[in-house]
Amino acid sequence: MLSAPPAASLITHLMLQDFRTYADLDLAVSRPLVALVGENGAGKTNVLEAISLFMPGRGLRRAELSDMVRQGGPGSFAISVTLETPYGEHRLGTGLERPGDEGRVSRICRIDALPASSPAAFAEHLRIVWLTPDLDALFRGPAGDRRRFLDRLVLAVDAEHGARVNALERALRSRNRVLEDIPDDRLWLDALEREVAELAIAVAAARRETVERLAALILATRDENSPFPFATLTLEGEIDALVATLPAVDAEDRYRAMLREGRPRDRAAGRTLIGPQATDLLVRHGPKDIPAAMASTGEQKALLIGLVLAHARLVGHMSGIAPFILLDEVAAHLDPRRRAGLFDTLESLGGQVWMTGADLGLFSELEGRADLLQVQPGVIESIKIR
Ligand SMILES: Nc1ncnc2c1ncn2[C@@H]1O[C@H](COP(=O)(O)OP(=O)(O)OP(=O)(O)O)[C@@H](O)[C@H]1O
Repeated sequence: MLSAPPAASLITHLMLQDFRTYADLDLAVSRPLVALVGENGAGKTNVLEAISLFMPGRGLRRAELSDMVRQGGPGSFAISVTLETPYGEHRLGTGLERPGDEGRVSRICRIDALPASSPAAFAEHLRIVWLTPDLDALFRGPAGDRRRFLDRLVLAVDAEHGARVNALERALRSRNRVLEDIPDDRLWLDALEREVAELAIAVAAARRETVERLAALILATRDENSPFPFATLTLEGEIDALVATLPAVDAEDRYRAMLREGRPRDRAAGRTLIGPQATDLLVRHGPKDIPAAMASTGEQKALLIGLVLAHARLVGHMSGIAPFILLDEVAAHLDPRRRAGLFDTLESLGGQVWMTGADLGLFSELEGRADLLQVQPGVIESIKIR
């Protein structure tokens, strides 16, 4: 890990054109804490979603880009941010181009006016982590939700991880199709399984590395008095056991053999039963030493916040860039002591934080410490507290 404090950058300008509720927004901010306040449906989460598109993937709602185009607008959208970094100012842009004659739409990425190949290129300038209300059920919900959460944790430190996960999903789909349609084509299955195994071990190894580093950081920084209890993390799955006990090349061979042996069973199941697609991230409430799912609702929320804050710290250490933190409706669920603890911790992390809440009272103690902004459909203005 790097020992120097991570570099902090600020978004100083956010411009939205025809993005969801915003026809034309030009927002200037200047502080590391930004609080967006407004009624339900005002457009607060839309702002966080726009910023989240500077990460690979579909943003914090996992929506289709075409759904983000403002209804009644021209059929395209553009988001641009001006970033102030210790190394100078940069302008990043992304958006969706209007469909061409053949109806195809394409995502645009630009860095300082030059085209970038994909959103992964933004990782050179910024990292983003987020916490949204739909993660409230993370610990008691299906393992697939935790895997997706885990992959986002990895993606924030390793911008190529998303591409590997997508390639693995495609390869698994091909294998499942061949198993169903032409199960006797051994040569084809051998070739597909070689590809699956290579990608699967890479995905499992990247997850393991991130989880180990995160667990070590949590252990090193844990504070019994923190309002956010520490989590203990383990990966559970056959592929994770392989990666934990064998060198990568041997794990790949072993997994390929498992795939070969498992063909009849996988064919009957209609899917590949062993692999990173079956991993679970087991989380325990550290101080109580119980599974996170058995903690109270409030304890689970505090645990999740602690986990996201630790992850933000890890991203800063590993990338050298303090990440932007997007917190949707987080403050509302905390008692005043935890809320004050959250704001203090956020300030200490060094990255810019964008928060939302329906009630200005949630952020009143941040007067003079944060940019407090009032959101109404399509418009954002500074709030002056008298
Ligand atoms: N493509 C779009 N074009 C125009 N408006 C949209 C589009 N997509 C969503 N909206 C509108 O955006 C609003 C939701 O905005 P957002 O989720 O940001 O609200 P919010 O302020 O976070 O609300 P809450 O406090 O309820 O979470 C809804 O009124 C929805 O109809």
